[in-house]
Amino acid sequence: MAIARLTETERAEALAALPLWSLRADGLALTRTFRFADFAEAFGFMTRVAILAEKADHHPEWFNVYNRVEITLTTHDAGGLSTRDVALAGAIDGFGS
Ligand SMILES: C[C@H](O)[C@H](O)[C@H]1CNC2=NC(N)=NC(=O)C2=N1
Repeated sequence: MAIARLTETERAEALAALPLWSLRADGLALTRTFRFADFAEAFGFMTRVAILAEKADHHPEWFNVYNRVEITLTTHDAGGLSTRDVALAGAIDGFGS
């Protein structure tokens, strides 16, 4: 399903509202790295995010090593950032540290 990419203004507003997230160098994704006490905590977080992502039908790209979870949010259907990434980033912030 097609969804619009954020305009430059919308992207700037989104970044201002999500201070813990960074814009990937190409401007097409949001990134944030989370660190937890151990793997169990990290995987518990990933499980919560996975359930949310399934409900939203919007899925993160992520990389986990032990207690670290690197998340990249982008919208494949838009070829870049959309409101779905902003919404998911905000929701994920509610789970992480
Ligand atoms: C068919 C299904 O709705 C789409 O493939 C969804 C699934 N999850 C998705 N996740 C992300 N990150 N981007 C998408 O464009 C996307 N599209």
